[in-house]
Amino acid sequence: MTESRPEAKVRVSHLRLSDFRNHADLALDFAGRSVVLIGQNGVGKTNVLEALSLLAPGRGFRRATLAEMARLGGSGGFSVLAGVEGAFGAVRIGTGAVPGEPGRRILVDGEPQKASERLSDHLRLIWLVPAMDGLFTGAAADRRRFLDRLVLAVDPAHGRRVSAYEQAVASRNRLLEGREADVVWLDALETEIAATGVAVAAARRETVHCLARLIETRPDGDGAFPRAAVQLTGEVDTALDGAAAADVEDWLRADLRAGRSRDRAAGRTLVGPHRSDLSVRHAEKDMPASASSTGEQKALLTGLVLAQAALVTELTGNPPVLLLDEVAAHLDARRRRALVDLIAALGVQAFMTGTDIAPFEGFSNEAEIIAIPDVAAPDSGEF
Ligand SMILES: Nc1ncnc2c1ncn2[C@@H]1O[C@H](COP(=O)(O)OP(=O)(O)OP(=O)(O)O)[C@@H](O)[C@H]1O
Repeated sequence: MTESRPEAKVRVSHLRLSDFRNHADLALDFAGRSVVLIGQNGVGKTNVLEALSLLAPGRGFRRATLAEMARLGGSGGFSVLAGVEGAFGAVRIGTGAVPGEPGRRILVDGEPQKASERLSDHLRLIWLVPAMDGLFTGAAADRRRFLDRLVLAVDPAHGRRVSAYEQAVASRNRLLEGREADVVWLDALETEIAATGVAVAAARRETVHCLARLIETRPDGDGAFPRAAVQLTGEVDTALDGAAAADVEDWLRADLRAGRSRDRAAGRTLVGPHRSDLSVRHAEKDMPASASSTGEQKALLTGLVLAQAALVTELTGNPPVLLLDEVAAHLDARRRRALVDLIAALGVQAFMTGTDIAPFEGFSNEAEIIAIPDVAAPDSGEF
């Protein structure tokens, strides 16, 4: 008989959803191991994972508005409360929306918090959801977001860095739309763009370096998940390879100033880390990830997400919690086994979903199976 795996060092022990999506009131207790949520299509399994994803800075993995997440026919608000056990003991963290209030509320042990960054003091999240299946073939913006989420899990200040940068770029774009832009204001914005832009690029670069090194040295589930070779591409990223950050900042500021009429004609800023991309290659086959088969892409992506989890543990000293929506559906039996083994070896708690228990049979030591009831269905025999 296999022994039970030790509990993850950081884990969600309880979750309560009120008026969140289709869940009017759902309370779940977790024993400490990984969790598989089972239920028919549409019962709200992904909604539970989405609720968990709001326990990190940002808008959750669906990037939905607060109004979209509030239960139709409910009060117009919602709440998500979780018990988390971690390095500093047990804490209750939560978030929610109140009708008429802009933005979401953040609570830590009942105390309102000014910044969602405070959630990261207790919980770091990494997720893999079906919407990411086209990550390698899709838009560069999605790969940047994928990378920024990892940087954020390692360094919670990254969120502020990225939004300061994006706001400055948006302000410059608006200013350039006018025929006679205020030059003093443009100078100030370009200084801000250069400073925050190089900070964003440097943080991404550092994380990608660490990730690439970790992928080269870690076990990969006996080859179940092909190794990915990751690299940042973009003018600012290349510049940082050969020069000090201060010099790249000077260069970027000068380029922005010289490129005003170019950018005015284009209607947007054409240089900066918002133009970078994360190049991912299938290392063993030495070909772009985008040229791999659908199954290979899923395996590469899964391996990349597991490497991200290992990196967060290595760099922060605490394992993240993984949210893996419908992950088993795309993996063959060997890869499913390797996935569960790697999750256990990493010492992370993972939340997975499935419509059917079959892919998870044999994992009872590693994962707790929880059925999500179909709240819309009438009780049997009550007709
Ligand atoms: N704001 C909302 N209010 C009420 N119900 C909602 C809201 N948003 C989504 N839903 C409902 O949530 C359900 C979808 O939930 P979810 O995506 O979690 O399903 P699932 O269990 O993961 O299903 P599948 O196995 O098909 O992926 C749908 O029935 C949808 O109508």
